Order: sequence, then C-alpha cells, then structure tokens
Amino acid sequence: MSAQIIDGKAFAAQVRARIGEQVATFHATAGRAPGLAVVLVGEDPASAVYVRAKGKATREAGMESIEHRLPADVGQEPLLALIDTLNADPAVDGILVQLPLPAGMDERAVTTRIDPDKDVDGFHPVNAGRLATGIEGFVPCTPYGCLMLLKDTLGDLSGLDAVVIGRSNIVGKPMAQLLIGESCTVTVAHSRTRDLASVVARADIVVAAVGRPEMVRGEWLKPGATVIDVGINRTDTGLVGDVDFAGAMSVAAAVTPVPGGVGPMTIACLLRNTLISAQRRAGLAQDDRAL
Ligand SMILES: Nc1nc(=O)c2c([nH]1)NC[C@@H]1CN(c3ccc(C(=O)N[C@@H](CCC(=O)O)C(=O)O)cc3)C=[N+]21
Ligand SMILES: [Mg+2]
Repeated sequence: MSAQIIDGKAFAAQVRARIGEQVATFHATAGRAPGLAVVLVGEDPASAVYVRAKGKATREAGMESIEHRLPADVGQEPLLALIDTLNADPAVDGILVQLPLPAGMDERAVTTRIDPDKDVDGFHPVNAGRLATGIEGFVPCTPYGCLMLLKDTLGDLSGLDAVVIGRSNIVGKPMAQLLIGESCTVTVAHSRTRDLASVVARADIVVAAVGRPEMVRGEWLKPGATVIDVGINRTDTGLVGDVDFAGAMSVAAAVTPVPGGVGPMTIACLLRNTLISAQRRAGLAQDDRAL
C-alpha cells in the first residue's frame, strides 16, 4: 500500500491563480496594486533565495514587490527606522522582514515594530493574541498553508486527534491554535516529550515542525494518518523533511513531500495575507471563500 502524495506545489499554484484574479479586481476598484515590502538584512544565501522566490510570486500575482536590502552590519536603529517608514507608507500593505536576522540583532524588537495591521507574517504578538482569542488578524503563513492542505485532503477536521511536533512561535503554536479552531483534539509535542512514538501513534493528523532530518519514523504512525512535513533540512543526500518519507508512505493515507509540499503553500499564504491587508486597508470586503 502506498499513501497519497499531497501536491502542495500544484495546490499553491491554484491558490496563487485565484489570488491573481482578486488582485485584478482590487486594482480596478482601488486604482492601485497591493504592495508587499520585503526586507533582507545581510547576504545569507538561503534567505536570498527565499526573498527572490517571494518577489517573483508577488509580481506574478499582479502585486507590487518593494524590496529593501541592507548590509549585515547595518545596525538596529536604521532597520527600525526603515520599518517606521514602511509602516507610514500608504502604498505598502504588507511588511516582511526576512528571518533569521544577522547575529546581534534583536528579532523581537524588529517584529514588534511592524504595524500589526501590515504584519503579513503574523509574527507580531498582537496577531498571536488575535489568533489565540479568535479575533481577525494575520495568521502565520506556514501553519495556514498546512491547514489548507489538511482541509483539502480530509474535509472536516472536527474531532480528529492532531499531534503538532514543535512549539515555535512561527509554526508549532499557531498550528495548534488553528487545529483547535477546527475542533481537533490537539497535542503539542516537543524536544522534552517522553515517548514521542506513542504520542504520534494515536494521531489522525501529524504536523512535524522540528528541524531534524527524518526524525519522525514511519513505524510510529497510525495506519491511515495524514502527515504534514514542515521540515526543510539540507543534508549530504539533498533536501529532506522532518519525516521519514519512505516509511510514512507505507503506513499513512497521505503525506506531503519535501520539496513540493508545505513550502510553496507558505508563499501562497503570504500573497493571501497581503491581498487581505490591501482589501482591509481600502475598506473593501474580503472574499475569503475564494482563497
Ligand atoms: N519573515 C519570514 N517569513 C517567512 O515566511 C520565512 C522567513 N522569514 N524565513 C525563512 C522561512 C522559510 N520560508 C520558506 C518559504 C518558502 C519555501 C519554499 O517555497 N520551499 C520550496 C523549495 C525548497 C527549496 O528548494 O529550498 C519547497 O519546499 O518546495 C520554503 C521556506 C519562509 N520563511
Ligand atoms: Mg522544539
């Protein structure tokens, strides 16, 4: 038996096409394109690749990509001053400062400086609080993309047992909030969890976001589970996820591949958040059903 491979790349392309149509409508109504500002500090090659991919997807959806590159040694104050400028710029609907920042810079100070209503990453504590309490805001892109894949694969998630492995502010915690919102029974496991195998064994849904290559073993899974692999680990043998993909394929019902699973959905959700921000800021309705 072999599981379904969840095609995140194809699904993300569909989402981006629908966003492109809504961007055209926005443009015709508001007389401008939605604008996404992306700030890259330093020359980390992996970060530069992601920022290029985001800029390309933004332009392909008909939005304006406003890119700022700053040297690694720019210092905290000029970066905060740039954020202030972008916060005040009416052409900017979304602001993303690529993480990680160079050593010595204060990510929390940067994240909290961004206007929560332009925080398309959903990393500002105000947006984390909104998500936790059910107030409209911005949901972090990676967990939202995972949720879209889960709902597309499973339909109604109500009553399912979900295990999220990893407790980061960027993926694990918001993922757990979203699954609670879908009426799953949610367990958050992490590096101190005792007997991860037995926790995973009862899960209908496994979301792995630990950053350790192939650490979730196929043998741990409940037969018929749906597995979402958030990991992107560069190893000697190439790019691998946090899940033992071959093992999972012989036990699970559906598995996301790496690459081609969650990653492309992250970018699609960034465009979604930027469109929603532009619509809100222009006082227009957000037709979220189309997204
Ligand atoms: N402020 C901020 N917001 C982010 O959303 C953010 C960030 N910083 N820092 C880095 C991480 C990582 N991230 C990814 C986006 C797309 C893919 C993606 O498209 N991956 C493809 C290609 C993978 C590859 O070849 O490297 C795939 O999985 O198929 C992956 C990872 C966004 N991040
Ligand atoms: Mg951890």
